Amino acid sequence: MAVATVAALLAALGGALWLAARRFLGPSVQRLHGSEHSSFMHGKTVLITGANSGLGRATAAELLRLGARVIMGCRDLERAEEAAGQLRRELRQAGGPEPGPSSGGAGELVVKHLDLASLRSVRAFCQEMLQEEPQLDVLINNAGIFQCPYMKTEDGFEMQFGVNHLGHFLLTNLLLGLLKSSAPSRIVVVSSKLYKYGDINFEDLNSEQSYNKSFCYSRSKLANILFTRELAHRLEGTNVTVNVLHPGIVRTNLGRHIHIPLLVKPLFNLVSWAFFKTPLEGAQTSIYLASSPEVEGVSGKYFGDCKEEELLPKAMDESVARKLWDISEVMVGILK
Ligand SMILES: NC(=O)C1=CN([C@@H]2O[C@H](COP(=O)(O)OP(=O)(O)OC[C@H]3O[C@@H](n4cnc5c(N)ncnc54)[C@H](OP(=O)(O)O)[C@@H]3O)[C@@H](O)[C@H]2O)C=CC1
Ligand SMILES: CC1=C(/C=C/C(C)=C/C=C/C(C)=C/C=O)C(C)(C)CCC1
Repeated sequence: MAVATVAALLAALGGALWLAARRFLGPSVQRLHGSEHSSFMHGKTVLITGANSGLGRATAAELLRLGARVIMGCRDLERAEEAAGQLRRELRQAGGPEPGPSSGGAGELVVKHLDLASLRSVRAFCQEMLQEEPQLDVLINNAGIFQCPYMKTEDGFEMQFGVNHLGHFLLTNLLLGLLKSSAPSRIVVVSSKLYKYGDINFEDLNSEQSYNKSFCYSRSKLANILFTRELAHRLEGTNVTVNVLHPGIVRTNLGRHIHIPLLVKPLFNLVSWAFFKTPLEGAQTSIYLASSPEVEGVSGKYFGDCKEEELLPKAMDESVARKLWDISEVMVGILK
């Protein structure tokens, strides 16, 4: 008995040490562009949706470090300004590019209001973008909502489909002219491996007949991929590329709607701390697709860990992609 107890204690201690070593000594993020600071993205304007938290925030921090001018499209201006203040402080402390009249926008961070659960807000945001921004080099469709209770957007769409797919669908379409006139330019779409469990059930896109929060998240992430592939076809010859990625499992605020009993929360926190990617690790593929010369001209592809990956046939079905595009145009009211 005593031997078994000691063995169990040693195993627990070994496990804890292994986890700590993995976190603290393991390969931290290999910065894609080598040096601590670089002017790699100097002169480029990047728009990131949901940039106040998680992957979007980490993507913004890194692209700023590389010299980009970053526009944060966020639904809550208070949270966004707070994140922007922190990002500016971090950049200054790290000796990054100092924005100013002669910096050409390098290291400049701009906050704009964008609620993807409101078509009115998306339209107002795009109108402001078109009035104020002469150029847009990279659009990163990053914002997302995960497994929320049944809710509808302002326009009556199921929330996850409405925010993750339809809001970004309208946003991208309204900004396409600016992206084309700024070419070569890029669109990066953040999806998820969980697309595998979704289907585009055209007969109930608003989930009025039945609602399953996991299925609806997966459906919205499958829609992200089908959208990317259809858009890539439509953008052939324009020098505007569009690619989609999955970031892995990342420790962010995405799980906010998952109910965990208070007593077991510390355990979940420990597990996520040990096994999930950090936001900076998870953001690497977004940063790669937004900035790397390796993917210049590459379009319509699916990436994970900065490498192209294969898709299931359902994510490559061209007729479903076209039908989803047509229906999305009607739903957001841009049918010509
Ligand atoms: N974390 C993970 O393991 C994975 C994440 N992903 C994807 O990564 C992306 C980023 O998520 P992540 O960083 O993890 O999660 P976070 O919850 O940390 O960030 C999501 C961001 O989206 C914003 N957002 C939510 N709803 C809206 C809306 N209606 N209008 C505008 N912005 C909105 C949030 O704003 P606010 O802070 O105001 O709520 C927040 O800024 C998502 O698309 C997600 O599906 C994919 C696979 C795995
Ligand atoms: C970090 C964390 C949580 C988990 C979040 C999860 C599990 C998010 C998973 C997101 C995925 C896999 C999205 C894929 O697209 C808890 C348990 C809520 C609370 C403790 C902190």
